Amino acid sequence: MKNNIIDGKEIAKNIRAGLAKEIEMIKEKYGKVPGLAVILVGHDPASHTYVSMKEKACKKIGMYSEVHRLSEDTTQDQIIELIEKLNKDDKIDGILVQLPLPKGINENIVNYKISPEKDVDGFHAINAGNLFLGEKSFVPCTPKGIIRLIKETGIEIEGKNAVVVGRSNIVGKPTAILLLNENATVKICHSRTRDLAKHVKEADILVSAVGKPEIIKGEMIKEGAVVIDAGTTKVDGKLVGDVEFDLAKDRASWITPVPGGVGPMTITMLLENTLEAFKKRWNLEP
Ligand SMILES: Nc1nc(=O)c2c([nH]1)NC[C@@H]1CN(c3ccc(C(=O)N[C@@H](CCC(=O)O)C(=O)O)cc3)C=[N+]21
Repeated sequence: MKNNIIDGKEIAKNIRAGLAKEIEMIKEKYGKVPGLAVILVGHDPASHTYVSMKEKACKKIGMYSEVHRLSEDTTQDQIIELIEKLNKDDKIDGILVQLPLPKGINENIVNYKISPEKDVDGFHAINAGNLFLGEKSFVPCTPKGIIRLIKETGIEIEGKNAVVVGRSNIVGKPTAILLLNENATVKICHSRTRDLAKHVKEADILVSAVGKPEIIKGEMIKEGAVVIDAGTTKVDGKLVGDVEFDLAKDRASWITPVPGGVGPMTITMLLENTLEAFKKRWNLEP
């Protein structure tokens, strides 16, 4: 059996070990550490799980973190008030508002209140715009992790046919831009795409970020393709991806599992972005 699985968990672990080392050195030298503030509104159980994972990950690498758990009936103005306080808080380098927010709250309006220098999710229009322009910006965590995983395989992105399935603002769209910035030939497929199979079959690099189990059939995978599965759907309490894994694995040169692929990289890139924000704020070397 060929071992062509991209072990996101292991890769993430190694990156986090490096971050921990760097934070320890910074602490020794400057007597301070990077800090992340997470705002969690409401009682969505998945969100609570993810936020706890982020909290634990911060602690493990020696990063300061605080979580603001707010009730479901919190108003948009109250969230904005908290953001404005955190913008001015010297302990805080990164601010993240966990999505989804309860109904009636406009996610963009809230995210635009985060100071772009502390926007470690990369959701602010300034950062999204800079990414679009190919300028330096905070890159959204999942797309950044996806590019890292592709690079880990050692295959070159330049000139390849990359197909991204899904066009969300947090995964599909920014991933497509990043692949374009890496000089891939990029195609974006979505719910209105006709003949998805035809497009997917062309992909040397396939990224799926839809959230529909097995929307990508094994037979659609081009022989030798790199397959990145960013889909996560809970089915009977189990996390499953977008790709028909067992069949796809035989055709792919490299493939990510779900769980243990893209997911662990998302949190790792959040930690990395927070460290980056800290270094920028205090003018330390990159
Ligand atoms: N402002 C904001 N930023 C986010 O980055 C953000 C968000 N809101 N809302 C929700 C999504 C989802 N997300 C994940 C993080 C880690 C895993 C992860 O580590 N998954 C593990 C398994 C986790 C499990 O077992 O449930 C894995 O795939 O191996 C998955 C998904 C971040 N998100």
